[in-house]
Amino acid sequence: MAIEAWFMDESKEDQRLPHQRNPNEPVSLDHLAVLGVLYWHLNPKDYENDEELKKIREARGYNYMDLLDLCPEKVANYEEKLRNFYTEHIHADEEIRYCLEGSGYFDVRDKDDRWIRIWIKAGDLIILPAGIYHRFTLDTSNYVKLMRLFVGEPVWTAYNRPQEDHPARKEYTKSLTEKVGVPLAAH
Ligand SMILES: CSCCC(=O)C(=O)O
Ligand SMILES: [Fe+2]
Repeated sequence: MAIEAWFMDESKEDQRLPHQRNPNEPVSLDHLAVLGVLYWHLNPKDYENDEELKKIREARGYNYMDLLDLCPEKVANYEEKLRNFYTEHIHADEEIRYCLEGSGYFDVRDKDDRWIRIWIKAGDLIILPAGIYHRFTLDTSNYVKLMRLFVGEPVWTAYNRPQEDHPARKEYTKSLTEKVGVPLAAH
């Protein structure tokens, strides 16, 4: 089982709708990997004893972990947080999220600045590289429970676009051009 991802349409309708193009333009895991977005499917029911999760955490140094239950009763300033999550931004570090319950959309920009929508559901673990422009929204199910992982003391600072001079952004665009072999400005 793999996650679904697709290029978004241009409609300004409710962000919680799928926003697929007509006809749909799916995006493969290989395409996401070229952008530096990594994906695993794990067993969300047993996350406390999961050997696979343990291995990923050890291999990548994710010693920090917490849980984020995204519902108005459990999150202070819920509406404001959701607004910030959906404001296009980058981080200086990877963003690692493991969906334990519910579902939601991570949107990432591709190398041509198009939005790719990634639908995560229970069992999906994704890693967004430092410096990739992205945002998050709940879908119409309106609920998600996420595990957040981090190397060392977590830093959640979001730098809203534009951030072309941010070191993490520069590093990321450089890694993309190395993979693609063509300067981004040439597109
Ligand atoms: C709800 S987790 C995803 C939102 C996000 O991009 C962030 O926390 O930085
Ligand atoms: Fe983020």
